Amino acid sequence: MTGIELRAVTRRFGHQVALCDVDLAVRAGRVHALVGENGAGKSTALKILSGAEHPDAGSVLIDAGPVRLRHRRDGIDHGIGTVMQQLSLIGDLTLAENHILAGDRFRADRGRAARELTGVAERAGLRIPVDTPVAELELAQRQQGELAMALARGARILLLDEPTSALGPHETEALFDTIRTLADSGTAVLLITHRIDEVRAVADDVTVLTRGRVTLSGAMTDISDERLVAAMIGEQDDRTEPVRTVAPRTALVLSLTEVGTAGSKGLAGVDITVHAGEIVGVVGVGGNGQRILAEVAAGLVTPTTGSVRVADRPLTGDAARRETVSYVPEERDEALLPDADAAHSAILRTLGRGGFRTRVRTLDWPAIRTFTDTLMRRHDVRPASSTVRVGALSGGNRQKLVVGRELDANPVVAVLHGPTQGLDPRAAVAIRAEIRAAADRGTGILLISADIDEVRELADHILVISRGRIVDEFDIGQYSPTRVGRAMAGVTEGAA
Ligand SMILES: Nc1ncnc2c1ncn2[C@@H]1O[C@H](COP(=O)(O)OP(=O)(O)OP(=O)(O)O)[C@@H](O)[C@H]1O
Repeated sequence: MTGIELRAVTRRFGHQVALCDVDLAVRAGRVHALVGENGAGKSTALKILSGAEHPDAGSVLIDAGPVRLRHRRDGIDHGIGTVMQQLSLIGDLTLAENHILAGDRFRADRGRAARELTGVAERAGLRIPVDTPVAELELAQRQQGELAMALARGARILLLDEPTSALGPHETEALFDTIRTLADSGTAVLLITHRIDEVRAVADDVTVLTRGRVTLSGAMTDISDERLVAAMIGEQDDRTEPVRTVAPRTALVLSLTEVGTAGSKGLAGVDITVHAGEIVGVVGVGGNGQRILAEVAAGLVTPTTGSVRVADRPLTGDAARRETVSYVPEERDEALLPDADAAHSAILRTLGRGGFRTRVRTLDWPAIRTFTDTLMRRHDVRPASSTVRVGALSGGNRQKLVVGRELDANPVVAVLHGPTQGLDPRAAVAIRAEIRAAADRGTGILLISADIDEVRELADHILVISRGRIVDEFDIGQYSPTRVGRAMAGVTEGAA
């Protein structure tokens, strides 16, 4: 077989069996979807294929021959390109500079690297700014940058860990076009996703993992949606959707007035109001200012023009933020301490308010441990143990930890950027219910999300962002897909 395979692979972390006797064959010229709930072992499988992790038993084969991938470098030398959930780019450097660093080149020729990367990206239909520091790019742009870098290094095997989780529908479609074209020209593509519609849209083959074991595998043409759903999400309780009622507008809790930020990718003239108990959704094509908007609304970045007020007080600095504003950043790891145990991350907010101090001003660790275990159980973080290292939790479980911590704090305002990205359908439903419940308790929520269905389900009021400006806004009752699509594409009608 041409392509890459896992054969009878088992991988344990302590007592945790992440993969058990897993076979997975990703063939040249085909797109193979790897699906399963949070913590099922998908990222571990991908890391073993890339050389970043090693199996305890079983083997990796490329073009039917066993290979020993000691680290990612070996994988790259075998033509494997990887785009992980946690990106490996250096934030202070541009994509072109990252490309130079990744490529063993002794002479740093920035112009050449930029041209090479732009050329590869354009041929693949990716649009990436190669000369902007990576820290200023949206997650979607960083992912596309990593993909372009992998292609520039000549990858013939592509491993993509949830590349669509931060993308809107149009961007997803464009990425799938790219993936399809690459597969048609002989690339073997492994794609991790939580969305069945995406599996249907792009995959030729599918493998479902359930708690580390393969529970379904085969060609898409042989597998019905029902079988796929059953294998992916098991038994679901079909709770009916609650009837949506738009919250009456009460006290104003967050207001952005004429907010602008520096730089060509900044915000301009942004006015947003969020009332207590209201959910205001912001949708748009990724890279149109969502990240800076979230940072400004959460008080991390001070705008160059205009003002931000929370509960009618100017939002200044860290102190104000901790007391009243919760923030789930697009990149979850910015809100966690990956190298420490879960307790350290669980108390990040509370500590700032002087919580968990004993009378002699030391930290009350028994109380912290109990608090953390309860928080993790409440939000179904697996394993629910305060001593687990955060970096050892799966991506979805880290996401549950951050969102749970931020919503539990009963903030005046919560700024949530992509709160359900990377979550399996069951976990996403649970988090949406928590967002709704937080609003019902009176928190004003600014929900910035690439998932239009999610915004539609939750938001009372919707704003469309394009090139750093709010180009359209309307109450949920006026929602129409055409209107949103047009506004996202830069065609406005009605309010501006
Ligand atoms: N470095 C590690 N140390 C300890 N445990 C780990 C480590 N990496 C993964 N695990 C555990 O292995 C299991 C599988 O994790 P993995 O990240 O592969 O899941 P996943 O299917 O990718 O989940 P998600 O959809 O949430 O990203 C989880 O229980 C996780 O906690």
